Parts: sequence; C-alpha cells; structure tokens
Amino acid sequence: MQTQTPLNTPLLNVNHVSWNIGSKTILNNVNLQIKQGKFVGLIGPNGAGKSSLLRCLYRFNQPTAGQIKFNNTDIWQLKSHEYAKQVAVVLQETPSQFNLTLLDVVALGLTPHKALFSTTTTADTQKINQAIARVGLQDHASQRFESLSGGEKQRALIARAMVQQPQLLIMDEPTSHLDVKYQIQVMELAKSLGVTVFASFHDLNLAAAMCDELVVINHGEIVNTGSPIDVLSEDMLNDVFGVCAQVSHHPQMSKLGGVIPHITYFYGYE
Ligand SMILES: Nc1ncnc2c1ncn2[C@@H]1O[C@H](COP(=O)(O)OP(=O)(O)OP(=O)(O)O)[C@@H](O)[C@H]1O
Repeated sequence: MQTQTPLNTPLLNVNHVSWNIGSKTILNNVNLQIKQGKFVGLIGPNGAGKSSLLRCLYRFNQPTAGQIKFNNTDIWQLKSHEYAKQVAVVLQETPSQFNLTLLDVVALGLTPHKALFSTTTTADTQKINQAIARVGLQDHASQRFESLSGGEKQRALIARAMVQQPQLLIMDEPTSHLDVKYQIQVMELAKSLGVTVFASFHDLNLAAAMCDELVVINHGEIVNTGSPIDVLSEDMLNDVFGVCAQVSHHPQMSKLGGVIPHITYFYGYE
C-alpha cells in the first residue's frame, strides 16, 4: 500500500548530501525539499551536477555523505521494488528496448506492482491502453519501440510512468532532443499527471512556464530556490549561466493566474 503524504509536506528530503568520485567533489552538501504535488525544475549550466543529483534521488548513485528521505524513510532502507513502485524515471536517452513494442514498454510500468510470473489482468490491459491513448499513441501500440520518433518515445515513457502510478516522477532532460511542440507537450503531459515531478531543464523559458518552483545548481551546490519569477533574475542568469539577458513577462499567465517570467538572451559571447 502506498503511504500518501499530506499536501505541502516534503515528499522528498535531501539532507547534507555530497557525492564524490575519488577526490573530486561532484555534489557538495546539497539540501533540498520537494513538496507533495509540486512540479519542480532543476536548472544549472553544463556539468553543474544536475544528472548526478537526480541519479542520487533514483538510487543510481549512492551519496558519499548525507541522507535522502522519501516519505520520511531513508531511500537506501527501502527494498528496491518498493522504491520502484513509488518513483518513476524518464531519462533523456531512451534505453534500448530490443524488440519490444510500444505496448510492451508501457506495460513495463506494472512490473514493480506485480508478483513474479503473475499474468496481466483485464484491468491491467485497460490501464495500459488508457495510458497509451492519453499520450495519443493508440495508432502505434504494436509498433516496435525503437522505430518510434524521439517525441513518440518520450510520450511512451510518460505513458509507462502513468501505468506505474508513482508518487514522484524524476525526469532528466527528457525533452533535449525534441522539437519545440513536443518539448511543451511532453512537459505538459507530465504536469497533467498530478504527481510530484522533479525535472531537469536546459530550456529556462520552458522551465519558467512549467514549474511551480525552481532549484538552481552550480558547481555541485544549490545556489538558489524559489518560484520562477523570484529565481530567474538577470543577475542570476549572469552569475550562474554567464549570459546577458533581459527578463520580462510572458504574455500568457500561468493556470493559477501567476506571472510567467520570459527570458530574452543577448548575443555576442565569442
Ligand atoms: N561517474 C562519473 N565519473 C567521473 N565524473 C563524473 C561522473 N558523473 C559525473 N561526473 C562529473 O560530474 C560533473 C557533473 O556532471 P553532471 O552530469 O551531473 O552535470 P549536469 O549538470 O547534468 O551537466 P549537463 O548539463 O552537461 O548534462 C561533471 O564534471 C561530470 O564530468
């Protein structure tokens, strides 16, 4: 049974987390809270430590120091299938899926919930088909996953996450290879799931439009957190990203009626 965390209490607590490779410090004393139901963006320049931090959160990297708590339990104390039931991951590079069809890949979302060798029930099939329809891929269900376009693959992986019904969805630059419409669509799909999302972004305007909160990482340290309008200042863009930019307001408001910041970059860095 899943333990539900009340709204506004942290689902994920990152306490004094550091991660070293040999003598090199990649993450340094990271402290972070992700509240239930929030869509949180992780931004920072190349090599800042975004993927390293996300890998710690989905237990690919074990921190050298500090603790990560999910629903108040140290994630390394949880059995791996228990954690997999509650945390779904969508990465930039889609793993090779051999000869699986799109339907097979989406069905993998059920794996953490099923006993070994158990069969797929009618309710399971219904759930899988509904998720495929929700991402608009019903006409591709029997197509080989590898033959899907980049955008279709990412949507299929969102469908797999829907089937998995996680409490937390971690996304590591899931839209980097996608055209502009798919970038927006994949992120809006993730947002529509209504689960807590922690996603890294390179497109700061997309992050501004999608996220309730932003976390800025630089040189392995968290340097700023808050709402997009507070975080995306011209000074921060200059200090952290080394760009000269003007921050104005997007003509559209957020769904909750808030102002969405919009960044215009100036050229000339040679
Ligand atoms: N397994 C590893 N071994 C050695 N160095 C590593 C390892 N993983 C990450 N690093 C280093 O840690 C730093 C942070 O890398 P990371 O991939 O987390 O950055 P990032 O913010 O995701 O970057 P990008 O935006 O370029 O994807 C980089 O200097 C990288 O080379």
